[in-house]
Amino acid sequence: MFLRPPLDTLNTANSYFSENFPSINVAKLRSKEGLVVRNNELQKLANGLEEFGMVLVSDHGIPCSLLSDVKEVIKGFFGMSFEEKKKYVGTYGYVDNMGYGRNFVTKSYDKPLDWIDRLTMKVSPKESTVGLNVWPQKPPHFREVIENYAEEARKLSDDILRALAEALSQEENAFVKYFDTKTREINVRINYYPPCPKPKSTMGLSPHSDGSTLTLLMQFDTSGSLQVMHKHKNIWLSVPWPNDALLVNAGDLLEIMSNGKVQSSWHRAVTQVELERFSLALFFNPPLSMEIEPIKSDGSSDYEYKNVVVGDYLQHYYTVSLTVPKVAVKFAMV
Ligand SMILES: O=C(O)CCC(=O)C(=O)O
Ligand SMILES: [Fe+2]
Repeated sequence: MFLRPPLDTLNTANSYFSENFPSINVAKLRSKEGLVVRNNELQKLANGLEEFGMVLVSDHGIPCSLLSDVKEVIKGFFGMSFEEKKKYVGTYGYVDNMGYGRNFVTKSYDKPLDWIDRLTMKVSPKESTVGLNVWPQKPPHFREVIENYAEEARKLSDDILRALAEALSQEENAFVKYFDTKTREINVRINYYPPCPKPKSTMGLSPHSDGSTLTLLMQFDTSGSLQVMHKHKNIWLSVPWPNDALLVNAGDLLEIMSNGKVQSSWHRAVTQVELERFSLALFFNPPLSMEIEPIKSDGSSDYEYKNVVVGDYLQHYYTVSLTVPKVAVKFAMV
């Protein structure tokens, strides 16, 4: 059920890219002093997202104590028995891809399953009728801790979108203007990859691009599982991700908003023998009813995109097969 043809191996150029993988220092990006230093970070952000569709983020200002609390409640949840997990996750009607343990299973009868256990919930909007009631009631502070983290992460994500707009010579609010405080969409997904006896024959998370604008990822326990397809070289690279850094990932909606200046990453997670790994993904999106418009910029881009309504795009994203690289975003191309 989990077996698939042997995985394509990583390219040997990996060590070169490891050393050159983009990483930005958020404190420097936020600082109003030291113009040269700040411009350098802006450039690294734009170039990193352009080449890899992701950048590592250090000095992000989210307190270590909060990150520790996040890890603790996640471990508390996944440490429970299967029956307890099912019991303590709230009920949900038919909400695709929300709740505990769901992973597009209904759409993948003919596809091998991923070696993963997942829990997905909605953080915003608070008025939403779907996804809010799936928050587990145990461990006791689970929701409070993850929501606190999401709030800090939201500020970080907004600052990164402002910085990116600036780096692309746009008005600072070119991207954040779509993110209304009350109606914006924030979803959180926690991925647990158990140790796997046959890592070469399975996949932790199948290749995909995120349907989001930005995804902010944290990981813990092990690194070395996330891989990204290099845009120009067409090879899989291991993301050299230190455990104390966060990772910003560009989703399809950012590709559309930026008119292809930034392209969403095509990424996957592999499994490891004897090692378990957790990741937490926060997906940031404008309200579903919002129409987004690609920026106009001078300088050439090989692609051109049209206006799309966020909800229409996501509906499309969830219906297309994600087995063909970057097929979903063609929906928004001219
Ligand atoms: O586990 C990871 O590092 C990646 C998770 C991911 O890509 C996702 O949840 O969309
Ligand atoms: Fe992803």
